[in-house]
Amino acid sequence: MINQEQAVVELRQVSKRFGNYEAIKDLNLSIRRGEFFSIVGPSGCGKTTTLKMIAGFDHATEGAVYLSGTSANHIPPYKRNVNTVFQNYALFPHMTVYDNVAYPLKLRKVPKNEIRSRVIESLKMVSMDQFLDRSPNQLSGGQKQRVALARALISKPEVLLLDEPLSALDFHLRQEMQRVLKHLQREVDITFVYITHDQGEALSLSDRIAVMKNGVLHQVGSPEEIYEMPQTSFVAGFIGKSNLIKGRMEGPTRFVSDAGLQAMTNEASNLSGEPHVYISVRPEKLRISKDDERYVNRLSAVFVEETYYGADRELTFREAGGTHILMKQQKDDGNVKFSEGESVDLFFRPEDAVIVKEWRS
Ligand SMILES: Nc1ncnc2c1ncn2[C@@H]1O[C@H](COP(=O)(O)OP(=O)(O)OP(=O)(O)O)[C@@H](O)[C@H]1O
Repeated sequence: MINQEQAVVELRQVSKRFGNYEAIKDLNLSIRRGEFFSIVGPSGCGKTTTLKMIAGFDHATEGAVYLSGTSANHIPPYKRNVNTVFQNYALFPHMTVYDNVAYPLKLRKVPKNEIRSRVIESLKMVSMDQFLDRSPNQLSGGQKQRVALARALISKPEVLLLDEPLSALDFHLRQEMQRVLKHLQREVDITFVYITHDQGEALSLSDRIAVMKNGVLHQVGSPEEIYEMPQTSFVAGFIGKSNLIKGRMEGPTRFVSDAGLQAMTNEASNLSGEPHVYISVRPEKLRISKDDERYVNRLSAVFVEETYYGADRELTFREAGGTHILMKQQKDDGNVKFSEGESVDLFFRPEDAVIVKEWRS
């Protein structure tokens, strides 16, 4: 259960430099007890560095990491109530599944009987209690990751850090392990801080998501907030697909694009001083027919191509400013076919035109 009050992990004004290179810039994050929190962003944006500072394997150049309200800057990794699961499992190859999972408890000199019951309980949670005597090289990738999870959870940490734990798995196994992780997190009620560069994975697993680029935090919010109300052009383009049209605001809800498109938008009172903004319109929000009177915005474009994805198809158009516009059409929307170069009017509602800041970082 998520406790809204207490931050179990907090980063306050954290910067991290490697020589002259600033890998993390003034990062503020507050992770709530019991939540599934993901950090997502492209390669090199600082995800692993952030995780290492929470684990204590690396230190902030400026600012501080707090664990349950206490500054952790001088607490070594083994004294933090935090465990990490890595992408490459990091199981001991010469030990059985049982001994791998028992290892953290043996180190703490827990009585043998208790070790046995806790190892079996832990392996049951990940459906691996049938494999006690196997060695890691007799397991599949997904099974190894389950054992690594059981080992990380056996000492009941307050926070489990997961660094791209599923990235070595194929598509189907990855989906299965996503379900395992989500159920497991609810069952054990431990805060998960999950790193991924896969935005779809972050959307489907998380209670909240932090989106980073080049060491800068762009937005934190629930999956719905991040997808429906992206705050920067980067977030709009990185999380899901989006049509970004550049222009300026000429009033609180009136947008004019560089190519002259006029559109009514949602409210964006805090962006009135920006020299340029974008509107972000998701591909599934565009319509070809104007039957519904709420679709007051018209975007004239020419048809470029169609891509078939089974359950739906994606139509690509080009608007007057040269920007490619994607439209996602469900199978039941009617199979209107266009020919290349044909002029088409696309329609969207004001609430589907989300104003976002241009943010270069
Ligand atoms: N020990 C180091 N010395 C110098 N630069 C480093 C060091 N560790 C990380 N960096 C740099 O800091 C930046 C952030 O690295 P980090 O590993 O946190 O990124 P990431 O978001 O986890 O990337 P990926 O998804 O590729 O793992 C990168 O530009 C990286 O090259």
